[in-house]
Amino acid sequence: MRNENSELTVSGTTFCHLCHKIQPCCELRKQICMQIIKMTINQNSTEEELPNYGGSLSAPNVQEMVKRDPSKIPDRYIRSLEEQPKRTNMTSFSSEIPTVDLSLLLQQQEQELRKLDKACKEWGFFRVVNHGIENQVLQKIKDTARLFLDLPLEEKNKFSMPADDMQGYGHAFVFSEKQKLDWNDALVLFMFPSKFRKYKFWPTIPADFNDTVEKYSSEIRRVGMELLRSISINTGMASNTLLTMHKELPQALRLNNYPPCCKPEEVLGFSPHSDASTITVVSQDDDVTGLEIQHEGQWVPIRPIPNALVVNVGDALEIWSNGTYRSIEHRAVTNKNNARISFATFLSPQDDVEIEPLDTMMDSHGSLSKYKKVIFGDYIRKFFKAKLEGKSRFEMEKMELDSRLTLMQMCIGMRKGSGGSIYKDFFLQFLLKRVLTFSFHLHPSLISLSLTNENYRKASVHVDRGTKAFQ
Ligand SMILES: O=C(O)CCC(=O)C(=O)O
Ligand SMILES: [Fe+2]
Repeated sequence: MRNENSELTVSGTTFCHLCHKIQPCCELRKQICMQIIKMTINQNSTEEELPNYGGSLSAPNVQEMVKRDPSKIPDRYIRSLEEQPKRTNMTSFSSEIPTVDLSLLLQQQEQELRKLDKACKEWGFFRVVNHGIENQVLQKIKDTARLFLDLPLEEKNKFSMPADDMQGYGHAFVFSEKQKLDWNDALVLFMFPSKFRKYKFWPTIPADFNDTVEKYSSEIRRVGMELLRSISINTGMASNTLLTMHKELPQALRLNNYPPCCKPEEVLGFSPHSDASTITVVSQDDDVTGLEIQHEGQWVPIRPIPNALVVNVGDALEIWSNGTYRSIEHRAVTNKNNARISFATFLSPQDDVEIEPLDTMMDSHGSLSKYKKVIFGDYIRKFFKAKLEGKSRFEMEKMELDSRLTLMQMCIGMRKGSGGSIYKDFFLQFLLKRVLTFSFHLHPSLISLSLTNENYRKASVHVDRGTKAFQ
């Protein structure tokens, strides 16, 4: 329920909801607290320390548009026919999405670990139950978010996302006036490490917003860390190795609000994309379906199950697992009568972490890496600069490697055709060494020959045979 006096209630609380240190007793005191926070941020973290992933153009507030005229959908939201969410009958598939039991993973139960492994390989998405987060915590964040979203736009705009940042209330991924827009408004906050927080974007109404979001995010962090431990075991490493590789394990929260839409079949709530994170943990409204994932060439809706979390593999984990785990394209559709909210928590490696396929996840016959090494901070900056267009951005990352493999395959062909001329074999051996260990520069005309993934797999088989011939 919305509390019109929530701002005043702050004055009477026993701790400050802003800085958690001083007990504010009046509005003036609250302002002082805000000043203290600003000073603390300025003293403790220089601008360079706070990650900045660039900005986005502003876009209209969808909730406000619907409030003014629920029958109007501006052209910028109407998708082309290919993009429009077709009404498929894939709901039955939804129940097949794997469910893992966190309490069993905590005991490192073999069967549950296998279930998680299979889910990451075959679906890239799974539900998590018995996660130990009290229902009350999951409900409270939804109620608190609603109280904020129900405020007048001028109030919410006090926390609006500036043009050069991606934290705050607004829209990310908007880069052109012509681009089609998503039917959602979001609030993005960096949660951990806490030195990355920019409190100026944290709503002050309702008064307990900070506490609620902090409690929720800490609980989700615990669940995420447990999952990363299990994934670490499944990828052949000690349980803490993957977590340690993340360094401070940055965590961001994105609250998505999808207002109702009179023509849900013509718009998208969230364009198809994959997440850049290692894993994303989502909680959502219990009674409105909106999230859809790509599975076997179809969009499959993820029907909410009360209090279950939905987790997906992100790009960083796909790279680390050398493509064994899939960062699946997903999108959100809107609903004619109901608004929907979702909370996506992104757990990612720290910016300076170099990610590349883990030794333990290399092809068991050879040791070919399908992904080049990337510094996560560089990768995510590219991610935030790109319009959401499925996984095309991610494929670009793999292209250079594919091109190198093309060259390799050509040489293998050359070797076969020549009946094994010693010079060509020698050249191939040299080339294989270069390809596996150094970056390789191609003549530009060869790039057009880059292989598909299937061809790549074929190529790796050839390479195995080729290398054996030299041993
Ligand atoms: O609304 C949802 O369920 C999906 C949100 C999402 O994919 C995201 O925030 O990255
Ligand atoms: Fe996502």
